[in-house]
Amino acid sequence: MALALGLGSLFNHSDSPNVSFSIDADTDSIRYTTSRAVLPDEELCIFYGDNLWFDPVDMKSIQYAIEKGPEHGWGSLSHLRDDVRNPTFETWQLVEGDPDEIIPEDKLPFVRIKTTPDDPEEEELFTIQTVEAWVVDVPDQRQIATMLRWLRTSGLEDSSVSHLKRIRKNQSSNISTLLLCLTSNSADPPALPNDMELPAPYVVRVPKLVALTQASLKLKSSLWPTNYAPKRKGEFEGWSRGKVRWAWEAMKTVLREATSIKRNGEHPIVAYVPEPYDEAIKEATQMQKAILAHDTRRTTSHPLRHATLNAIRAVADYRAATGDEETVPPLDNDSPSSNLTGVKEPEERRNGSHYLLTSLTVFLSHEPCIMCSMALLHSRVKEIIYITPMKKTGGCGSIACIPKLEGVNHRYGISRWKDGEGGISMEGLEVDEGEDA
Ligand SMILES: C[S@@+](CC[C@H](N)C(=O)[O-])C[C@H]1O[C@@H](n2cnc3c(N)ncnc32)[C@H](O)[C@@H]1O
Repeated sequence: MALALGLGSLFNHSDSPNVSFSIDADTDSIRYTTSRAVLPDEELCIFYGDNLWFDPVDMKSIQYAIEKGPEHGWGSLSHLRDDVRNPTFETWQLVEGDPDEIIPEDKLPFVRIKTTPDDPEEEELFTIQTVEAWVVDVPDQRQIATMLRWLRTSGLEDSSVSHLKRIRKNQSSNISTLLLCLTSNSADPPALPNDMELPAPYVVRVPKLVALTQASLKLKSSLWPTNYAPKRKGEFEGWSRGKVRWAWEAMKTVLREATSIKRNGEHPIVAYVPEPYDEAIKEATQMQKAILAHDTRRTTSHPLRHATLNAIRAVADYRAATGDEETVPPLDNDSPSSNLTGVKEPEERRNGSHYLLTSLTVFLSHEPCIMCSMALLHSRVKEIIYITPMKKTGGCGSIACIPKLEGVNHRYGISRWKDGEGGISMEGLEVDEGEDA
């Protein structure tokens, strides 16, 4: 163990230090450097590490995730790697000013990744996706109402054709054609009511998806009359300046923690769940503590101790400890976090998994791997923001995009921090290319 003597022993600890230090092996000394502008009368503090032996006076209420690495910091300066720089942050123009002002999308410090499945708008008739459907010609207009009534009780109606109109009118012959069902729902021609004199059903190709633009509506309706559902404008929720500042502070915590654990030889991979920015969400989620977790695979020799899983586990522990057994409904039904099926989930309500991260934002040093991306989905996270994309292993946009998969019953927002914005950069966060976070 090494102890700092002399002036070095005068520094108190802060979790947002203004002095960083490194060991100079040549002169056998510790070099202290201010890491940002210091105001007159401002106390100079260093970061001791996260295994403190006293109750710090300026520490925010951050709860550290369960398993910590070996002790590091003040009491064990001998562990410190002197090649790891403490991150420094200048002031940032973007976060100065009216906290309620909404920041234009292109000025935000992160890029949002769309998680609704791609639904390419076909411009050419031959690229329209089609499926086969059973239809029947109804020669007499008076039979239509009866047939529509019959359809309702026939068991043929289901949501697979809800993007299509039921009837196609043939202008020249005055014969209407009624859509019965997709051939995927009934391989054989559906049986029609006995008392109606109708020809045999036959198969036509109909559009597989709703029309998202006028151009597509025209093309699709030439096959079969299709419904029109223009894309919602302003798909993404607006971010205020105050919220951007909150995100910046969260990312600074992520980087400081990454630096701190890297000194111990751990992967610099961090997951952080700060207290929510909005008071209403704070109250609804009952998160009165921030949760900070990091990767502990090396120190625990446990391959599943990824930062995200550690954070989720810490949230579960926190909820269990605070006796929070109430379910938390999603606050924003229009956000990507909403349950897409709109159906209550009794099973999840019982095991509580759906509300672990409901309405919460998770800040990550790295794009999570597929396992962690799935765990985030299962925990109903509202959104994640990460700094470093993981080209070979990332499950949120790189090798896969888990919340974008067809059939998942929850989607969460994904944003990638623009490298360097507000001093938050990938520098120092490097891990092996094939490593999963
Ligand atoms: C090396 S001394 C730091 C200087 C010491 N405060 C002094 O005046 O000499 C380390 C001790 O300072 C106290 N200390 C340092 N940072 C603190 C903080 N943020 N909150 C409360 N106590 C702190 C703890 O008692 C710790 O054991």
